[in-house]
Amino acid sequence: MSFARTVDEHREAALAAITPLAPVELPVAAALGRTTATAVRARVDIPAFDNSAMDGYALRAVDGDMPRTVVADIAAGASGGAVLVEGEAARIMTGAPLPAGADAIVPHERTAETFREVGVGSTVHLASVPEAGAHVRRRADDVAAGDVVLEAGVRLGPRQRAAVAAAGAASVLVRPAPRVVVISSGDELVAPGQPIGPGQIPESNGILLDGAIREADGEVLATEIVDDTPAHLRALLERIETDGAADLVILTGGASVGAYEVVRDVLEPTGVEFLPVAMQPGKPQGFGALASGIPVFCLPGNPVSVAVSFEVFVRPVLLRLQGRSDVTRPVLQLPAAVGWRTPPEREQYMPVAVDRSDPARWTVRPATAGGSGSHRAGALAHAEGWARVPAEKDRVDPGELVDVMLVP
Ligand SMILES: Nc1nc2c(c(=O)[nH]1)N[C@H]1C(S)=C(S)[C@@H](COP(=O)(O)OP(=O)(O)OC[C@H]3O[C@@H](n4cnc5c(N)ncnc54)[C@H](O)[C@@H]3O)O[C@H]1N2
Ligand code: MOO
Repeated sequence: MSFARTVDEHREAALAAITPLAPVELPVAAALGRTTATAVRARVDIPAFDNSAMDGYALRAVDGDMPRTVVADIAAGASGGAVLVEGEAARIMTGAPLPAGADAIVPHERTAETFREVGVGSTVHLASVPEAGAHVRRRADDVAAGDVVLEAGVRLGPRQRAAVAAAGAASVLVRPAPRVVVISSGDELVAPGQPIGPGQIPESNGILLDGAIREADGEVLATEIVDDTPAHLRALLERIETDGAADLVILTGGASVGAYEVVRDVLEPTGVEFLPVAMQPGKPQGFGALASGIPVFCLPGNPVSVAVSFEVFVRPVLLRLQGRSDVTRPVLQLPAAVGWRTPPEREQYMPVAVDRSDPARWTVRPATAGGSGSHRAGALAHAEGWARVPAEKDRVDPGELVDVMLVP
């Protein structure tokens, strides 16, 4: 058997055809999951001013352990104004601005007095000699105004979006969520939950892709089911093109070499390329564009093939549309708990479950006894990742390190 491309070659060919979506300015509150289109620079310093890291007393370290007279009371949000001289202190709360003259904070636990009872005019006795700079958070010691807080091409997850907000941004230039139409083809398909007749099966590829697209920060415009009548698929594709809203179309099924291959029959004559990729599962692949230029993936119909194809081809393209710098999953090497056979000449993607009982030595094993059989839609429930075994190998031995991509 000869294969037209390796997995890496097919992914690179698809990525080469993709241009990131035009950026839009979004309020920070609306930017969760979006990708930065340019580097985000801080508008303010973090911290914005010298302030206290503790509830306690601001004072001059140089005055040693002499008792201090409290001359001010400074809460977080106060605008300051006090100026300390020898023998003076200010009662101060965490995050409140350091008064002029002070260079150290003594937490109130290190004093003799009850904190809540101390006021302006009280005397405070220290348990130790304060150290200059102790418990003081200096202006801009984290980020200075003008610094890059987030590079271009990075996803605004919870922490990244919070850092951007903390740095004073009101809005951020991001790439929008790619809008995707999913089409499952096959006379045998019945919408999930509907009654199933002889020869029919519940449609699950559309549901799988719907979840996977959302996880990749895409937006699902529609999930359609189409039968094996070419005119029906043509009409659906024309509607999608006329509508013009989609950034990507993903079809499943009808991509191989059978007698009724509706997707291939309709799209190959229009220039979409269909070829065997050296992988198992997922061998028959199609990629190209509709007449209006919308990129289109034609994935094989088998459910495990769809899951793998999404992972190695479609997800990188969705991330590239968003301008993400990192478009492939990290690969880690984990020992195989058991051995298994792999097909000749094809890179194998084995759905694996992870044994985490020893936190210092996670191991992987095939998610089911059925291995990487591409029809095993039920096995997907137990897959926590994909073990990638090179085409040259014909088996994995117990204890051998294998490349693993963990998936959420
Ligand atoms: N003579 C050959 N036959 C096949 C070859 C080959 O090289 N020579 N390749 C095999 C491989 S590998 C794959 S993968 C499949 C791919 O075939 P298609 O892309 O044409 O997919 P279908 O035939 O339409 O469906 C395959 C299988 O998956 C089920 N299916 C399809 N869509 C869904 C869905 N939305 N939800 C759930 N299940 C779905 C369908 O019922 C079939 O069982 O071709 C091999 N054959
Ligand atoms: O490539 Mo097919 O996906 O092995 O079943």
